[in-house]
Amino acid sequence: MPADAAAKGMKLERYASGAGAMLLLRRVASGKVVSASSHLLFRATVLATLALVFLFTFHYPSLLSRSFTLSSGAGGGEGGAAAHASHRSLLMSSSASAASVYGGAAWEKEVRRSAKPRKDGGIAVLVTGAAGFVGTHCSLALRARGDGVLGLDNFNAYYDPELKRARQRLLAGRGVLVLDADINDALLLEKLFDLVPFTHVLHLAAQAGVRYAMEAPQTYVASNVAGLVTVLEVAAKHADPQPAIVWASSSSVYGLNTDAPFSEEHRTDRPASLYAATKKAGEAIAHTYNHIYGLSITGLRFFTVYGPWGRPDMAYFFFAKSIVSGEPITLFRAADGADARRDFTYIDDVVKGCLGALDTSGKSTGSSKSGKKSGPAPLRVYNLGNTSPVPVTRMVAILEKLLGKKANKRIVAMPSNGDVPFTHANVTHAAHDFGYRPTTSLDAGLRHFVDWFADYYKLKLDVPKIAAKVAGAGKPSSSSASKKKKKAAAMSASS
Ligand SMILES: O=C(O)[C@H]1O[C@H](OP(=O)(O)OP(=O)(O)OC[C@H]2O[C@@H](n3ccc(=O)[nH]c3=O)[C@H](O)[C@@H]2O)[C@H](O)[C@@H](O)[C@@H]1O
Repeated sequence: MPADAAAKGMKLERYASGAGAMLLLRRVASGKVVSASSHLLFRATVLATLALVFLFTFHYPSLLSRSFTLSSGAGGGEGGAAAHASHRSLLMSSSASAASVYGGAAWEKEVRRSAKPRKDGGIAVLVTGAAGFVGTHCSLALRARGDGVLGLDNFNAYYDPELKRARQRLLAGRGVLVLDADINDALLLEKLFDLVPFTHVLHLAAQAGVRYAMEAPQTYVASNVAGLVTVLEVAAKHADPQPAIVWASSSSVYGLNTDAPFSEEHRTDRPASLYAATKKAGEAIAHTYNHIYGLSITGLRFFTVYGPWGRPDMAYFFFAKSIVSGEPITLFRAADGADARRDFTYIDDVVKGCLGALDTSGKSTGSSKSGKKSGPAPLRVYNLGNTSPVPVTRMVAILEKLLGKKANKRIVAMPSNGDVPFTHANVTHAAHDFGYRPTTSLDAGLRHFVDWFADYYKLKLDVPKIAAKVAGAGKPSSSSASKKKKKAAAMSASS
């Protein structure tokens, strides 16, 4: 054996296993006892293989449970187990499914209890992204009117997960269970549909944020494209009966459209950000699942939704934080020199729109058993905006008054990072089909936000006094101020 080959062999075998291998190594290097070494090598290989099998079994029970579920063919479907496997998300194939973590009679009872409507004719809704901003408010509103709600959320760290946990606790207090689970976990979704005949899915889980898409593009594809497909696959091919789907699209799909106000008939083929492109892709995907499988699908284009329990990644929220802490804020000015403007939409108005869309969604017409649809199912898309764009500088001025502090502003040209100069919703279709009528001005909505913000972060602001000043209601007495504060808090918790 040439010297360097022998050295390589020694090096490789040194990795095989501890002291025994060292002995073997010496023998191999000397080249004297070849047959003994192959004997030992064989034994070492068998031992190593057994150890690997043991480790695999121990660490990946979900893969074993996966093959059990596949061969049991739960939920049927025309093509049997193989076809069934094909719609499972590849994204979850290498990590544990929450289905292998959750389970047992007590857990199933909890799931059923949360999802059970409390009134005759109530609906049973699976809310994805339930610990998110819109998800929390919609879940509370559904529960308040007696519908059954089961929530899912993966509690990712895109923004403060503790805020999501606080929302989860708020929901738990109202009898809504929110499971820690990912929408790409098809096994868990299937299990949930086996337990509960959900009438509706309110699919709000998504990777949000327009500008962050330049930093983490793949997360947008994983949540907004692959995640949507996973939800629709399970709804179309596993759920029996198929639910109706209402899901969160975005005003950002209008992209470089300059016709205003934005109408559902306008072009949406020029997205300005990857975020917008994934939402636009979602609308195309919705068309496919409606066309082939007869799923009833409604997409809602939300316009810069804000309010109590909001998203800390949004400008109104982090501007408020910066104003309080004295940090500078950066305001974007559009290319034509005008301030950026947004059709800021208050959460309670959006919740009414979501519930209206659920109530008028119509039924899916397909069958996961036969794989056939009995006829065309509804496919709808609606703007949910406020219909009155406000310059971001005005939003900051309102915050300054409410917080009793001036912002340290820096005004710069809008960077080319996916932002658009303005948004403006035409809501005629939502108004016609389910009576959507936004009623909250930005002043009133931000007042509710700041009330919650001060309360949540335990800030010592004289919020009711400042809020009343902004609303032009005069100086309230301390007792009426505290009544007002309580009313605002109750409103934010029940909307
Ligand atoms: O309506 C929508 O479709 C979208 O609304 C928001 O996106 P955006 O309107 O960009 O909301 P913010 O990020 O809160 O920005 C609001 C305004 O503040 C401006 N801004 C933002 C950040 C900043 O540092 N400075 C600044 O002036 C933006 O240009 C924009 O005009 C949400 O973040 C998206 O998830 C949602 O889909």
